[in-house]
Amino acid sequence: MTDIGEWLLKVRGERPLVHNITNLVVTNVAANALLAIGASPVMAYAEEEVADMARLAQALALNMGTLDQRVVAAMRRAGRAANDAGVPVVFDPVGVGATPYRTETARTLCDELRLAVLRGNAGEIGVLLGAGGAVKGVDAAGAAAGLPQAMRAYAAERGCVVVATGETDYVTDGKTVWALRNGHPLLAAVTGSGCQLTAILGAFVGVAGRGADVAVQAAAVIAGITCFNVAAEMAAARADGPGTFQARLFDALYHLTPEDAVARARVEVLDEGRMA
Ligand SMILES: Nc1ncnc2c1ncn2[C@@H]1O[C@H](COP(=O)(O)OP(=O)(O)OP(=O)(O)O)[C@@H](O)[C@H]1O
Ligand SMILES: Cc1ncsc1CCO
Ligand SMILES: [Mg+2]
Repeated sequence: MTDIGEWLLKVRGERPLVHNITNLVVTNVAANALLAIGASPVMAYAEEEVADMARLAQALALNMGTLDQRVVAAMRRAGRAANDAGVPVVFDPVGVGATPYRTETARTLCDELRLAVLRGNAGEIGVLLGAGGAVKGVDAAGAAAGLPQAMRAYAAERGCVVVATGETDYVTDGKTVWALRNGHPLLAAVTGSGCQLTAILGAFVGVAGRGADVAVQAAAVIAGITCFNVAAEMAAARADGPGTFQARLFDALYHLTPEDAVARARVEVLDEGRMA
């Protein structure tokens, strides 16, 4: 068994507490996805408690899907507390580029906080990094040609892992770029599959521990994406459409074995010549 299976066992063994400040659409599915894979979710938004909760957690997952002033203030406060305590912060800049408010908020949070992982769809990451790309509401509407290079430069500058998802997922730690080819088109037919993935990445970087090296966090992220997308493949094989797919996805996350994850993993290093 390689690394990927060991990360899954570590999540199941430690049951990491993941503090989520997420959006109104996905709150329930994100919590259920975390439970199904073996982690422990908590959703906490009050300014009075977010700092305490973030310090207690093994990871903080921030998602600006239905942002407003209070949510942004809570994300900032929780993020600072997590940074001070060395708790890894995962950020999902949902819909960045759709409106000036989203773009400004995402850029500000990225500048103010030390992120362990930045994860969005390819359109969002392209816009946020100024590499091009487009969004339509919260969906990707086009990826930039040079996205992997832009991601690698940003990751190197900030010392974080950057992930752009889609049919192929790109992951970089600022040195290497990986292309991950698991998943299923039904993931784009249910709301919040990316948000569920972001929450799950909280669990995987959470078990990498406080102050883990960015290369170790990248390994955790690759494992988290692969487990989620392999579960999606197994769920899709038994689903009639989006409704049963979401239910089957919880089942598949719950039953996923390290052996299945490793056997079905499609992870490759993207070499310079193929990064166009
Ligand atoms: N066409 C596809 N084929 C296979 N997997 C896909 C496809 N599209 C998306 N995925 C997978 O779906 C998940 C979500 O990725 P996506 O890029 O759709 O995120 P997102 O736009 O942020 O989602 P959402 O806004 O619904 O939360 C990832 O695990 C990704 O690998
Ligand atoms: C549909 C939608 N709108 C804001 S957040 C969200 C969930 C998917 O990102
Ligand atoms: Mg998204």
